[in-house]
Amino acid sequence: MQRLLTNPAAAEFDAEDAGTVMRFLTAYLAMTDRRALLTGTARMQQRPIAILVDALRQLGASIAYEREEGYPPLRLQGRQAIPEATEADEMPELTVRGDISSQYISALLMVGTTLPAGLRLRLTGKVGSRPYIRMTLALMQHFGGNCRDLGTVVEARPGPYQPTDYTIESDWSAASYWYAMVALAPAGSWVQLPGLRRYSWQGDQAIVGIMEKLGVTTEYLTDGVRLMQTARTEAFAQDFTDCPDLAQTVAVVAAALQVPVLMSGLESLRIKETDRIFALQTELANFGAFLTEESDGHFRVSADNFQVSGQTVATYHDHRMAMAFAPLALRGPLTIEAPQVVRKSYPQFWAELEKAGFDVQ
Ligand SMILES: C=C(OP(=O)(O)O)C(=O)O
Repeated sequence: MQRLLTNPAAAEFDAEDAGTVMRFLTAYLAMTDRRALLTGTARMQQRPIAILVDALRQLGASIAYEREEGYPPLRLQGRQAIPEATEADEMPELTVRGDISSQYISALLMVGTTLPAGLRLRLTGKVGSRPYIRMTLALMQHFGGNCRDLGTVVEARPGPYQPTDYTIESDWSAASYWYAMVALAPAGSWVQLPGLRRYSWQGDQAIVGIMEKLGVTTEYLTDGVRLMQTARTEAFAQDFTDCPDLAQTVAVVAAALQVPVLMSGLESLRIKETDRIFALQTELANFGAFLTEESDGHFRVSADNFQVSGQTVATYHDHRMAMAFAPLALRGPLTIEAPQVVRKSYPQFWAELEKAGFDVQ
């Protein structure tokens, strides 16, 4: 994102494998008069974007699909000039599906403040990743944006953003892999992670409650957290609608500890970096574990005889596959294919593992 935003003359924008970048940049560029081609990796070209494009078109953006209808690459042809708002102008209202990706909603909200009369979104369906919408609104407000969360309706009112200081929180999604390590480590192990906040805007802080059931307790420190082992639950059900990026971490730990977990809210996993359900099912099977769909949308993790004995884990161009399976090295040697995938969200991951005492070759 930083690379693309700091290249104002560019006519082609390659978001690589970052869906967030693709969606946010589409909305951002669509609201300018720029002509640009937005593209990404082969997988990015399979990740849907029609909901966002349709909404932006209704706001006056001219966007064409370069290849397949509904998917990147996108050709942006500039936006029709919009007249200044008058007192009588009503806030435009768009109906947007909330059950595919919260990134479309965040993207629209952030540009909504730049529209003459703002923007109201009416969200339909089972809204997923709701904490990301809340985080977007909170950050917009932090930077002077005027916006409101009314549940199924979210609003961005017109007005400029203001530069202001902001300290970026440490990443609870990345922390989830350290929770996994504490869960799988020998008795008495603990880990301290700086920078994580008790009052966080991130939905993936849900890892605290989930891992409590898998034997990891969290102590909040002045700066960060200490993770320690505790007794674990025998079996539980967990809905990942608000925190889909934690699903892989939890599935792997539950399988390794042989704690049966019934997982739901996984609908969005099929359109992430890879089809994460398929990837998990395939790779867990090599360890004697299963992710089985019991009823519509409910998957049970189970394992009879979980063994780590030199398996090779394919990562499917997905950083979270690599990082979710890596903690299994605490139970035996294993090979992670294409380890450089971690560069997407946690480039120092392997170096940090070495620092913690793992033998990484
Ligand atoms: C947000 C993520 O990916 P993307 O931006 O590609 O959807 C992620 O995996 O955490």
